[in-house]
Amino acid sequence: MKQMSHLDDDDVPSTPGKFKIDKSPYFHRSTRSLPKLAFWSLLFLGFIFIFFYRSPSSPSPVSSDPSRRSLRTYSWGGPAWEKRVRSSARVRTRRGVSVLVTGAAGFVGTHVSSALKRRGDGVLGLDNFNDYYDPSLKRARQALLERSGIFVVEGDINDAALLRKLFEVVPFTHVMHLAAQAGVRYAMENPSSYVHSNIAGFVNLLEVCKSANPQPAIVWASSSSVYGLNTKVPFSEKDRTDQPASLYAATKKAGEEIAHTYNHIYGLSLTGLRFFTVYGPWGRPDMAYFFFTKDILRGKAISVFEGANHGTVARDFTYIDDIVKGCLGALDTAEKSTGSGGKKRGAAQLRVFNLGNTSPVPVTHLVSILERLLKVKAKRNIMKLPRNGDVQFTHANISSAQRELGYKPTTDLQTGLKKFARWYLGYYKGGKKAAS
Ligand SMILES: O=C(O)[C@H]1O[C@H](OP(=O)(O)OP(=O)(O)OC[C@H]2O[C@@H](n3ccc(=O)[nH]c3=O)[C@H](O)[C@@H]2O)[C@H](O)[C@@H](O)[C@H]1O
Repeated sequence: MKQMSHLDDDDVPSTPGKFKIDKSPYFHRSTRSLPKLAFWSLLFLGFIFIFFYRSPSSPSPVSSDPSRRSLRTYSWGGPAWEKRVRSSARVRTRRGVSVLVTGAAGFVGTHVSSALKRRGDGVLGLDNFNDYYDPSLKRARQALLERSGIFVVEGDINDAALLRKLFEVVPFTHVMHLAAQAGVRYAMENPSSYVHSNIAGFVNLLEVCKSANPQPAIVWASSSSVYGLNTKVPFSEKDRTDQPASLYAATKKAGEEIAHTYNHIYGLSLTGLRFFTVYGPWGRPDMAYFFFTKDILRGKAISVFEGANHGTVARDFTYIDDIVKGCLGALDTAEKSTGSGGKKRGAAQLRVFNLGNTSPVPVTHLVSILERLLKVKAKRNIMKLPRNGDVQFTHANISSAQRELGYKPTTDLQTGLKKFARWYLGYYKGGKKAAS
């Protein structure tokens, strides 16, 4: 097994000669101090052992700076590991594809991976299991995937050696890149985690993909947030995207520009999907519909935002099953990359699509639906929309995705939230085992 760690070698004492025996004060002490010396030496060695050789599968201490979460030690490699990778990525139908799914233990990643596996494609997951939200939910999703034969490799998209190894073991035809630092408001708390995952991590992945032979086609998660402060609705892919309201949005917009560069220079086939507030079972606890449910059930007040002059705050909430269909449509229509050996042989496909529901719903209405489904009245604190990255309104024009991907959302918010609430109550035992 190969141990991968980002810890600097500098942390290990490299000058053993500095402990010179002839100058040691212990050397001149009486032999009665020897057992004491032996005890403290053993204790010291014990600490060193625990620090450097602790099991990679046991979670490392939580860093106070979450942007440094990738400093965790991951374990990968070896014949048994490679066998699992190969078996998970094996295509089981004649026209199937082999897909590396990054962020596979995430909300969208889990659903997309399961759907690909169900139709016979080869799927290998990759996830760093960071603690941005409750990692036990990610572990539960991983268990679900493993039951259907999907191996989720534990590692970070910033780890080039790991990514290269994966492509060495499996010639993936496609990459579904969903690993990211999500959340609009959290970007003010931990800006560097967005740069680390959404920019550095994405570039690292593209560097490995550009050198892979054959190069895969890449479909990746952009965001509706790139429309930023735009007021013209519905949002169309042709609209400007140069006034982001959050650092999250700015990093997703940067991702779109980075995609353009790698397509232009190296011939990578790239499709960006602008997701619109995706919700559903196995969702993200940091999203409003999820923590509203938790707080309503606990009788805790929720903050419901409104715009200036009591303006409506609304989202084009999009149900996960519709998003999965859009992702599969994007993979199925993705053309091959055109480069090899890091050089382009011809123009490659470069696309971006809105994946929304095309029917914005006010957040106040979302709360009313939850109240009915949970049979509990919410304690609403109406608050002015804080200036922390949120935009007032989103609405997708999906004609392009409809035409080119066959994308057609079919789930309204009432129906989708009903499915979410049923899952939530089952997963958290009727809300008694509260989400953390
Ligand atoms: O489409 C996207 O690209 C993004 O979608 C999601 O962002 P948002 O649309 O902002 O979802 P979410 O936080 O659930 O807030 C929903 C609504 O509740 C309002 N809201 C929120 C919190 C609160 O306390 N009160 C409140 O009224 C709030 O003002 C908003 O109107 C993803 O998190 C993000 O990762 C990205 O993928």
